[in-house]
Amino acid sequence: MPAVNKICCIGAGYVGGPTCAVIALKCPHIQVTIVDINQTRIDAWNSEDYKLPIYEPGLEGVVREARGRNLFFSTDVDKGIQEADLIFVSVNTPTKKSGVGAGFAADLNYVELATRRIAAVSHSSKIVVEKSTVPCRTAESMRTILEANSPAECRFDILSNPEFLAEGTAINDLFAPDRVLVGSLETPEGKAACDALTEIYANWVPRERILTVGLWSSELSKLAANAMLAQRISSINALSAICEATGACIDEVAYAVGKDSRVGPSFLRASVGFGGSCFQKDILNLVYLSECLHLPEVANYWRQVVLMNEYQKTRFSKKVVDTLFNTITGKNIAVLGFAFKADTGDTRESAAISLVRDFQAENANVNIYDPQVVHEQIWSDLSEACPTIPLTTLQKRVKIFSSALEACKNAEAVVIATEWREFRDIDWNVVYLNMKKPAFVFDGRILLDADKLRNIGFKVTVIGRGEKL
Ligand SMILES: NC(=O)c1ccc[n+]([C@@H]2O[C@H](COP(=O)([O-])OP(=O)(O)OC[C@H]3O[C@@H](n4cnc5c(N)ncnc54)[C@H](O)[C@@H]3O)[C@@H](O)[C@H]2O)c1
Ligand SMILES: O=c1ccn([C@@H]2O[C@H](COP(=O)(O)OP(=O)(O)O[C@H]3O[C@H](CO)[C@@H](O)[C@H](O)[C@H]3O)[C@@H](O)[C@H]2O)c(=O)[nH]1
Repeated sequence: MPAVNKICCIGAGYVGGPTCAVIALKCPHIQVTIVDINQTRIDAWNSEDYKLPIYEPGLEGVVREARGRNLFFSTDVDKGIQEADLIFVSVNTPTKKSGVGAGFAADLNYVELATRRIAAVSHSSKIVVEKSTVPCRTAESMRTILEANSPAECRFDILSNPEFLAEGTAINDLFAPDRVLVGSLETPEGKAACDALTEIYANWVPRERILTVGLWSSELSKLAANAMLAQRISSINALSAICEATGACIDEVAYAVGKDSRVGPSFLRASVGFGGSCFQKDILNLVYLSECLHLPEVANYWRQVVLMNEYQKTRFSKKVVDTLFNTITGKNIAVLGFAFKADTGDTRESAAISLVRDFQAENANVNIYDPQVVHEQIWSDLSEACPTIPLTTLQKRVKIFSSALEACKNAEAVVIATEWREFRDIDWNVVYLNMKKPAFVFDGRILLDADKLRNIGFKVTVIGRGEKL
């Protein structure tokens, strides 16, 4: 297999953009072109003032160094495909909204369209790499489509190379990954393709961290990794409910449990519920796969992780209502944070959306502040979450502010929905002075110094801690 000189990445989203920008940075000898059908997104990647389409610490520096040198963004998908020796398919794979498997199965339409495009326009052989998270054996469907639709002189070798970056830490994760996983067929051609991709990563990733496995194991490992991470959060969140009922403290329990080296301390932070575009989608995908394989007990096991997450979100919003004397109708609730986690502007499946939807069902007024999420995104998320409320009504009941202090003014309660550090550092004395009394704080992220707030006069409820009103 000759060395790879030109890479094309189909999909300039949260994964394709940062991943291939880092490949370009670390491999100046390779030309990397990231293509997308979304003109607005590509324009943003190319913008002169580096107003990139996604917020990710460190990303701008990477793009500044590589763009125009060996990193290019374009909507010319066909040209990108034709020129490349290796193509990453990094398109979205959302949960299906209708048809067979609706609500569970991954919608593979974008993967299929991208694959068909590769087959339709290619004039030479290529390595095609599944970067998107896909159900087990998707590579086989891709190979069938490519072989059935391309000229005889073109050969396609399919690899699976799932991405494990987390939003907010994507650049660090890409610079120093725990592991890079490459799945290939056991054939000589499959192994040669695997070697070619390994050589690219070996430009900056230590070889012992580049794991090579079979295609199907690689595809399944991605779903398994996310399912097991989410399972830890649901486990700790289930325990947080017991803590609240007994007076135990979930951060102490997590600390004690995590000190066992067999368990480890990561991903044991109780919260108002996990969000993000991946965990729920990928577990539902695993549930669907298990059902299709006639493994209902396995499906139910994983489904419970998502159900526990739903329970945690509902339990939290109910706690707000219960604590505010069983009604929040007409009351002002400040929601601090709208992103699904700190250090990202991404709101997909954010717990904040569920909270605001629940508060709307109780006819409360909601004041939202998030340092990164753009206002149009908030309106679009809330319109989708509250389909029975017209946008004009929603905009009377929900206000978006440009600072936490403003959002908290005249509020009866403040809810911490995202763990942005700046919420810890705001002047809580000023917040208290400007709020209605009694002034309530609900910390859904175990972020604030609860004792300090209580000394100021707040009534504080922290997820996973027994009541100390
Ligand atoms: N977001 C994450 O943190 C993350 C991490 C690991 C893996 N993943 C997986 O990576 C994949 C991509 O996720 P994402 O968050 O980057 O999605 P995204 O929605 O941000 O980006 C996908 C992009 O693909 C483009 N696209 C779709 N079809 C296309 C086509 N035929 N031709 C050209 N462009 C096309 C879309 O316009 C979009 O810009 C998903 O399978 C996801 O599960 C995501
Ligand atoms: O102890 C924890 C850790 C995380 N979370 C929440 O879990 C969600 C997901 O967080 P995180 O995993 O850090 O972010 P993602 O960007 O969704 O990354 C996950 O999903 C990606 C997409 O598949 C994978 O590549 C990553 O490895 C995997 O961590 C967020 O709402 C977090 O607030 C908790 O509530 N408690």
